[in-house]
Amino acid sequence: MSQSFHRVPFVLANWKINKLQGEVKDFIEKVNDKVPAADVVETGIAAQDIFLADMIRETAQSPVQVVAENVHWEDSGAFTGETSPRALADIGVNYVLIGHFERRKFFNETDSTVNLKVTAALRNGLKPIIDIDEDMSAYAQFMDAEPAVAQVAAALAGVSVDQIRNITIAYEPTWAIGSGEAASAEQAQKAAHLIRQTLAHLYSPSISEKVRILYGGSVNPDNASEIMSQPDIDGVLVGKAALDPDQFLKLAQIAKG
Ligand SMILES: O=C[C@H](O)COP(=O)(O)O
Repeated sequence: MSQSFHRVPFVLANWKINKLQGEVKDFIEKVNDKVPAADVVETGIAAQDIFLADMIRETAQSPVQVVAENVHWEDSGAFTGETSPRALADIGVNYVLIGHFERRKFFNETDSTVNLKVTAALRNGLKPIIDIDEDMSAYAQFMDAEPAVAQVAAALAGVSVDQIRNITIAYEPTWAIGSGEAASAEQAQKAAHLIRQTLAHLYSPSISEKVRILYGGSVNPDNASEIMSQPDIDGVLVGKAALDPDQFLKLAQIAKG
């Protein structure tokens, strides 16, 4: 992680649809007092919508951020089954994951809907964590960089210089998600560097240095240290390993350095 620009590292759990109410409560009780201060390492948990309001209450005295896994692009209206960005902000959610690979694969999300969601989140004061995936893995394996650049640019269309500071990008190679095989630190750095170069091109080099870039895909306490020590990687987005509170706390400690 770069020391020059003070990007606070971010350790973000993504529970997907894996926990029940009692398990959520137990996990939060275990980690609440043990995570680092937010100005040292930011920690967050992305969870199903039905748990978010309780989690906000249960983490009120803790630095742990409660994160939504998805959001709709309209603030209100007739969109049965969707979650309004306005409602998320109203209950105290700060961050929202947008464009996760599983959303794109199973729920037909496209670069265009990802962009609509990013702008809706920003409009409501939410901070998007944008997933960039498939094409980046191609680049990490030394193929064509153009699709990756296009995916980043599409997600950020219409996002202003002032708004970009509220964006986090998460690079997740599809083959690494849930496979037990993480990208090498070198591959992850190469992709993160490409994302930062793209941000420099879209905005400016100095702005690109202020945006956090996470790596996700089979991260665990054994591989996190090398991945997080890469100059363009500012944290991790963790599925399976972060279902366990001890592993989550270990990852937060690793990020602290
Ligand atoms: O959002 C998290 C990613 O999908 C990574 O999941 P994983 O750590 O289980 O590979």
